[in-house]
This record gives sequence, structure tokens and C-alpha cells, in this order.
Amino acid sequence: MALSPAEIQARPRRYQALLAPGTPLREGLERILHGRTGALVVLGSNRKVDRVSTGGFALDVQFTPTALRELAKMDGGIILSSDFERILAAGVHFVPDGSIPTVETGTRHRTADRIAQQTGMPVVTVSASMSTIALFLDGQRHPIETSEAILSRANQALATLTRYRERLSGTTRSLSTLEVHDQVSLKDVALVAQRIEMIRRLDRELRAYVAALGVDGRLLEMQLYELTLGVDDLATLLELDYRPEEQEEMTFRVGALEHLDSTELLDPHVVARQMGFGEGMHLETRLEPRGHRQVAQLTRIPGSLGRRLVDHFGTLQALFGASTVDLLEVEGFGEGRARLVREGLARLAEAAFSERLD
Ligand SMILES: Nc1ncnc2c1ncn2[C@@H]1O[C@H](COP(=O)(O)OP(=O)(O)OP(=O)(O)O)[C@@H](O)[C@H]1O
Repeated sequence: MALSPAEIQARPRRYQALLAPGTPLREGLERILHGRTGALVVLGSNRKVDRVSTGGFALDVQFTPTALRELAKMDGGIILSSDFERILAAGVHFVPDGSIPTVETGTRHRTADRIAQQTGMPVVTVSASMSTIALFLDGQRHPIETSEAILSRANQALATLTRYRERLSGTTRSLSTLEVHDQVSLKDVALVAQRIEMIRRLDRELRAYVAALGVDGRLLEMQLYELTLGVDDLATLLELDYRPEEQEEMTFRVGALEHLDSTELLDPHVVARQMGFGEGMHLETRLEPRGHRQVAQLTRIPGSLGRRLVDHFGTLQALFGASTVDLLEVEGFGEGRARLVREGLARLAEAAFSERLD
């Protein structure tokens, strides 16, 4: 069955994770690398693989890193079962179609690239002369890097993510201040959405590093979790607060920004259109938040009650203007909760005023 473009895109990442440090397959490949021998390993078997295989011998034994290392000492290639649990054959001489184009030099790597293209199976090579491990998949070569090499790139991305996160907090604080003063323009909302998408892009990049790092990626994974905490909630609240009345939920999404290229993402005008703000709106258009994001900050008010508040008053300004008596009209709000809301809103307003003085 033919794979969809999305599946083809996800494949390298999936196999890089299966080859990550800490996995038995990676351990076997590392041993071959350190033993300064090479290897050509087909990661799965199907009829197409049978058709390009000659010679060698059938094994069907349990996969272990040691067995892989020992069998790699022989001339020829190795075939594993698709779940990597068994070594099916070793010493195999592969004869793929020589007319399949490849930019590789050296017979091992040319053969690996062609097998991958002809059979659809991933193929891994360990180069004896270059001391590298590579994955061949769908006509592409993916270097399998050491943890140190991946970590040094991941740390740079992490430092950028930390800066982006700080900027997002700054932009969101400014938005809160403007909301309290009823001075939000479309541009202010677009800037927050833009920051969210920038963080999401780095998050995706870092997740790929985490997958490729396997056991060595745990610390990175925790840092990533911390740095992206609450970002998805923020996107949802922004959508709830600013979706134009005439717009359907599914057509007003911060997530739509993922289709922009990096230059487009820097242009607030393009960002606004892509999110779903209509043609008639420009960057200076004044917007009125409904109040979902600010109400979500009120401690001790459960989410469902918060939504009821927003639905009742309709806008954040109306909510700010509500007296305790007005609040008592909302179902589920007695004296105690009404007071909590009033105090909470007063604190948010105060914070907005002091932000302005800073
Ligand atoms: N068609 C093939 N089938 C199975 N094994 C092969 C095939 N071609 C090459 N090999 C294996 O690769 C080994 C090295 O071949 P060669 O040096 O030409 O390739 P290379 O791509 O330069 O590899 P390296 O980077 O490891 O030096 C061979 O000794 C053999 O074990």
C-alpha cells in the first residue's frame, strides 16, 4: 500500500527513534563502529528484499547486539525481521537494480541506497572507512549522529526556545494590560499568536532531537516540557477570546500558522489573515476580548464556572464593570464566589496598571 506524504515525512523520525542510544540495535551498531568494521543491515524483510538477496545463509535467531557485531565481521549484509527482534540472514550479497540513481560512492553505500529505494525497507550502514552510521530511507540518507553532536545542536535550540518563551510572556503581559485598558488592536493579538507558533516550531525540532537521543534525551525532554507548559492552553484561550463572531471555530485557529514559511510568519498582517481574521480587518482594528484568558487566571474559580461568567457578560470590560450583585445573577455564584471574582479581577487590573508604570 502506498504511503501518504505525511507518513513518508514521519518515517525517518520513527526509525531514528528506533536507532536511538539505549536501543539494542544502536548498541550493536556502536559495537561494530568501535570494532572498526562496517555493516549493511536491512531493517525488515519482504518479497522485494528476497528478490534482491543472493547467497548468504538463513539464521532466524534472536537479535542481540553481540550477535550483530559478530555477524558483521563476515563479508556481505544482514537482514533483520521488521520488529528488529530476529536476525533472519547474514553474509547476504545484495543485487539491487543498478539503474536506480544514487549519489553515494562506495559499493556498500550505493547498494544500501538502492535496496532502500527498491524494496521500501530502511537500510542501515556502518562505514568502516568513515566511522559513521547512516540510515537510508526512500532515497534519502540520514546520518545517525552521536548523542554529543545532537545535544550540542539541541542545546542551541533550547537556548533560543528559552528566549522565545520570555518574549511570549512579555507579549502576553502587554496584551493583558491592553485588555484591561480596552485598547487591544488586532496587531497585539497577531503578535501573541506569532510567538506561540515560533515556540511550537522549536518544540517540534527539539522533539525530534529527544526522539533521536533515546535514553540520552531525558533531561532535554523535561526542560522542553517546562518551557512549553501552558502554550497550547494560551492558544486555545486566545482563539476563544478573539474569534470574530461570524467565524466558525475551526476556521479561526492559531494552529493554522504552521503552514506559513518563516518569512511569512514574521509579517503580522499575513499572520492575522492566516489565523482567520477577515479581509475587512486591518492591524489597527480595535478588538474586544471576551475574557476567557483573564478569567482562567482567577484562582479558585473552576473552568466551567469561568466559562459561564464569560458567556453571561460577553466581554471582559462588561465583566470588569460587574458589581457583586450582577455577579450573583450568574448561575453557580453565591456571595463567596462573587467576592472571589471581584477580588481576582481587581488584582488583575492592579497588575495591569503597575505593568504600565514599569
Ligand atoms: N552488494 C553488496 N551486498 C552485500 N554487501 C556488500 C555489497 N557491496 C558491498 N558490500 C559490503 O561492503 C563492504 C565494503 O565495500 P566498499 O568498501 O566498496 O564500500 P564502502 O561504501 O566504501 O564502505 P565503507 O565506507 O565501509 O568503506 C564489502 O566488503 C561488503 O562486505
